Amino acid sequence: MCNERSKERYVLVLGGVRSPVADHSLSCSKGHPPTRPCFLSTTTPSSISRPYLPVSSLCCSLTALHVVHVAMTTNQDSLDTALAGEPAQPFDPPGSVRMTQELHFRYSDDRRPRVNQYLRSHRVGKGQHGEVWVCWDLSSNRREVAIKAVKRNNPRAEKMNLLRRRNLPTSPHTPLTDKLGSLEQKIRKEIAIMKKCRHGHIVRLLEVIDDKLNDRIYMVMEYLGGGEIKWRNEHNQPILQVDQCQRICRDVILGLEYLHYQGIIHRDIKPANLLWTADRQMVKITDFGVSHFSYAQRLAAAGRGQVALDDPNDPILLDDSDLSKRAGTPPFLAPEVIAEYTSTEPSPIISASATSTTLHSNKSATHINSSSTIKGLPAIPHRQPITKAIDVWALGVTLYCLLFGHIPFRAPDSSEYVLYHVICNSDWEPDEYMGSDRKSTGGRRPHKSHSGCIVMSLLDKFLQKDVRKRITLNDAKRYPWFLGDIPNSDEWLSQTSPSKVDMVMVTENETRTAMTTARFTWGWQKRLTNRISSLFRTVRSPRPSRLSARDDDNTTGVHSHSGVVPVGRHKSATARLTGPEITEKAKKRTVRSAIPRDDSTPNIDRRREKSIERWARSAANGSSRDPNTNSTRLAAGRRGSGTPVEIHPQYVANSSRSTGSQTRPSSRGKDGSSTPLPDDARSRHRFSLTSMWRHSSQKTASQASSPLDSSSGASIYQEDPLIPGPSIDIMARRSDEVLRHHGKEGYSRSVHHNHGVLTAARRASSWGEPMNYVEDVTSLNSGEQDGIDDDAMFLGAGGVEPTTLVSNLPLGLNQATEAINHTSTGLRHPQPERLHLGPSVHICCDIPPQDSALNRHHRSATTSPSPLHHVAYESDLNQTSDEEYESLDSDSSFFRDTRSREHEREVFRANASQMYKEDDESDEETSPIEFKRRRPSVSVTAASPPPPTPLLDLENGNIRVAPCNGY
Ligand SMILES: Nc1ncnc2c1ncn2[C@@H]1O[C@H](COP(=O)(O)OP(=O)(O)OP(=O)(O)O)[C@@H](O)[C@H]1O
Repeated sequence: MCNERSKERYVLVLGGVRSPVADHSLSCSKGHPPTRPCFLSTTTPSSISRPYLPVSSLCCSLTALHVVHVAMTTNQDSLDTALAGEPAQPFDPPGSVRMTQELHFRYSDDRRPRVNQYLRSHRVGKGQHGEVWVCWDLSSNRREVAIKAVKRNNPRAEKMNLLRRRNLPTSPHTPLTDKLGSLEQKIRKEIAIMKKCRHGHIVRLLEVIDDKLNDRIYMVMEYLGGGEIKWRNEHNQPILQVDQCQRICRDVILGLEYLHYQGIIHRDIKPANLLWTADRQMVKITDFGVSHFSYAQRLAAAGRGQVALDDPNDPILLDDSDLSKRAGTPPFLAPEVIAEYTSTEPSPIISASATSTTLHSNKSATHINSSSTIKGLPAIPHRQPITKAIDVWALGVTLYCLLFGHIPFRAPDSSEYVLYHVICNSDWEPDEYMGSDRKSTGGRRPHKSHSGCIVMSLLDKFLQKDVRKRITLNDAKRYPWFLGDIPNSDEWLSQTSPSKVDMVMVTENETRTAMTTARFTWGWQKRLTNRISSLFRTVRSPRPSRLSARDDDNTTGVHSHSGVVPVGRHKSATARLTGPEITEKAKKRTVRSAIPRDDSTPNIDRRREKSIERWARSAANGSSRDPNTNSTRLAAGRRGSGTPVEIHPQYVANSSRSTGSQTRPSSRGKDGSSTPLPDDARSRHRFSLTSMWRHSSQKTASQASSPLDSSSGASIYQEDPLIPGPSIDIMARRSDEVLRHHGKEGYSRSVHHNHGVLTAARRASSWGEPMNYVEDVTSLNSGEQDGIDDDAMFLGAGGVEPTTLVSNLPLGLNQATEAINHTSTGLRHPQPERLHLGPSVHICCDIPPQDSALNRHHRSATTSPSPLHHVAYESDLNQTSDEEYESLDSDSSFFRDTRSREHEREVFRANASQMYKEDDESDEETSPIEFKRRRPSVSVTAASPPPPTPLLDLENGNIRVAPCNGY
C-alpha cells in the first residue's frame, strides 16, 4: 500500500502478531511492493480509529474491516521476511529536553489543530490524566512525535483520587496514584524524571510545552508506533510467543537497569506501560507518572565522584517520602508494598489461582510459623524495605502475563483486599503451556532437564516474596534464557552496562525550569530544597563502619544503605557558599545560624512551633533516662513492638532549648555558650516520626493514639550505629496532602513555606480541624543547621488528635509533670495543663509551687476546632500586652521563662530582628494563611486564676478531667 500524498509505501502489521500485508491480498492496488512497516496496534476493529495512517490516506481501497480481517488471517512468518532487511534505527536525537514556555495554538489549512510546530494527527491513547496524540513535527521534516496533553488541574481526576482513597478502585488495573499529591505535582515529577532518561529502552521526552496561561501541559515524546504490548486475547490466552516474551523481558531489564542506575524506581511496570517501536524490534518503557527518584540510590549506583556535578536541585525529586506510599497497579504490586496484608496466622488463605469466590482454608498452613506464608513458602520478614526490587517483582508479574495470558495472583470478584492477601501469602502457579506457541512449562518446579525449567526458575526468582532473595537485574540479565540467542554475550553484557551509558547531567538551570513556576518563586524552591536536603542529609547518614578515610568530609553526605556514596550534592552546596557567587543573603544565613535565637522575637516565634506534645515527649524522655547508655530511653516509643526506642541526649539537650537554653544548636551548654556539635554526631542521628492522623469521627479519644503509640502507625525511632537500637525502616511521610485539605488558601502556598508543611499540619491537627479521610502526617527529622524546626521533629507534625495525647500519654501527666523538675535534662514545662485539650475538655492541674516560672504563667487553654475559634489564655501579669500578644501567638514561648532573660532578649532582638527582616518580607508572600488568621483569634484576658483544687493526682498518676465550663 502507499500513501497517496507522500507516495511512501507501507506494510500493515496488525495486532499483537506480526502480520505482513501479504502481497497477493493486501498489496497496493497500484502494484507498489511493501517496503516500510506500518502498524496498527490492536486487533479489534474499533482500534482502527487510531491507525498509524488514516485509512483514507492510503491509496488502497481497504476498509477498516478489511484491514482487520486480513490481518487476523495473515500468516505472520511472511512479515519477518518482509521486514528482514530493515534494521531498526535507534532513536536518539541529540540535545536535551527543550523547555518551551510559550504555546501558540492555531489551525492548519486543512483545519488540523496545531500546537506550536506540531500538527495534530490522531489520538493513540488515553490515560488517566491525559490524551496522547500523534503529531507531525513541522520543524523536523514532519517527524512523528507523540504528544501527551495533560490538564494542569483536573478537578475530575482530583475528585476521583479522593474517591479512590475512600473506596478502593474497582479496576485492578487502575494505577494507584492516591496519596501522591496533586496532579500538577505528578506531572512535574514525571517530567523531571523523564528529563533524566536517555536510553534506548526508555521513551524519550523531547520537549515540554508549559505555558502557564494554558491549562494544559504538553509533553512531546518520541512516538512508539507499535503501541503498547498486547499480551492476551479475549479468551485470556497468550498471543505472544515465548521467544517474543523473552525479548520483551530482556529489553525491559535493560531499561530498568538504566533507570535504577539513574536512581529512578519506575513503580508501574506492566505490559500497558511497555511500548513497541514501530518495527516491533524493541520495547521501551513509558509512563513515569508514579515513578520515584532517589538521589541516594543514584549516588550509590554511580559510585563516588561520578555525579558530583550533578546536583538535582529539584525539590520534586528530593522528596523521598512518597516511596513509602502505595503506588502502582494492584496486581503488579510487590508484597513489600502491601506488607500489611501479609498473614501472620495460618488463617484461611486464597489460592493464587483462585477463580471462584470460595475461600478455602489451607490446612497445610498450620505448620508454618507466624511470619511465614502458605504452601511451604519460606518465612519472610514482616516489614521489608521498599526498594528498586519492586520493579523486579513487577517485571516478574509482567513476564507471567505475557507467557500465560493472565495475571499470576488473582482474586475472586476482583476484590483488591483479597488480591493483596493473595499476593502476600500465596505462591504462583504456572499453566501447563506457555506462550502462543504452547510450550510446555513442566509445572511449578520442573526437572532440570525440562525445557520449561529455565523459564520457570526465572519466574521463581522474579517472584520471590522475600526481597533479599529476589533476583537482581544484574543477575537476571545474565540468566541463560536471555543470553541464549546472543552471539557474543560477553560483549553484549559489557555494551549494555548502564555504567557505559553517560550519566545525564541535569544542571540546576534545567531543573529549575522543569516546569513553569506559576505559584511560587525560585527563592521558595531553593529554600524548600535546602530543607529537604537537610532531611536527606540526616536521614541518609553514613554508617561509620563503612566509612573510609576519604569519607570524613564532615559527614554531610547522602548515603545509601548499600554502602558509602559520595557527597556531591552537599559538597557543591558548600562550594556555593564559599565560592565567588556567594550572596549577601547566604552570608547572613550563615551568620544567623550561629546566633542564638530568642523565642520572644516575633519572627522567631513564627519559626518555632513548639507545642505541648513535644514537651510531653521530652519530659517522658527525661524521666526514663538511662545512665548506662548515656541515652534517654523512650520506653513507650514502640509500644506494641515491645522495643524501646532510644533518643540520644543530643536531642534531649536540643529539646531543652524550649525551656532553658536559648540556643538553636543542641549542644548549648548550661552557661549559655554555644558549642557546635561535632558534625558526625549530627549526622549520626536519624529520626523519623510517623503518625496516623484520623478524623475524630473515625477514632474516639480513647481509641486514638499519641505519637508514642506505635499501634496506630505512630512511631519514633532512631538509627544510630553507635548506640544499639532497633533497626526500623524509615517511613517518612509527607503531610502536604493534609494541608491541601486544610489550607483554604491553597496547597501550593503552604507547602512551600519554610515550615509550612510541618507547622500547618500540626496546627491543623491541634485545632481538631475536621478531616475528610484518613491521612498520614509525619515530621521528618531534625535539621538544626538548616533551620528545620527540631520541635517539629519531635512532634511528628502534631499527627495526633488534640484530644488524645493526655489520655494516651504513656507515663501519665503526673509523671510528665515530675519530669519538669528533672534537672539532668533541664526540661521544664511551665504549663502541663496545656497538654492537648479537646474542644470540650478542660484539664486543670496543680502547678508545683516551687517553680516560679510556672506560677507566673497560670493559664489554661482549649484547642478550638478551627483556627478561627477562640483560644483563651490567662494573663501573665508581668507582661505588657504587646509582649503577650506576640508571645501568646507562639505556643513555644510558654516553654521558657521569658522574664528572667530580659537583657539577653534585648540583645537578641537587635540581632535577630534584623537578621530575619529580609526573610519576613518574602515570608509575607507565602506564609501559610493560618498565621494570619490565627492572630485575631487569640484573646488575652485577665481571667481569674485556675481553680485552686488540684485535679492532678500526682501520687497515683491519675488525671481528673472535668468538662470545660468557661473557656
Ligand atoms: N510515546 C508514545 N508513543 C505511542 N503511544 C503512546 C506514547 N505514550 C503513550 N502512548 C499511548 O497512550 C496511552 C496512554 O499514555 P500514558 O500511559 O502515558 O498516559 P497516562 O495518563 O499516564 O495513563 P495512566 O497514568 O492511566 O497509565 C498508552 O497506553 C499508550 O498506548
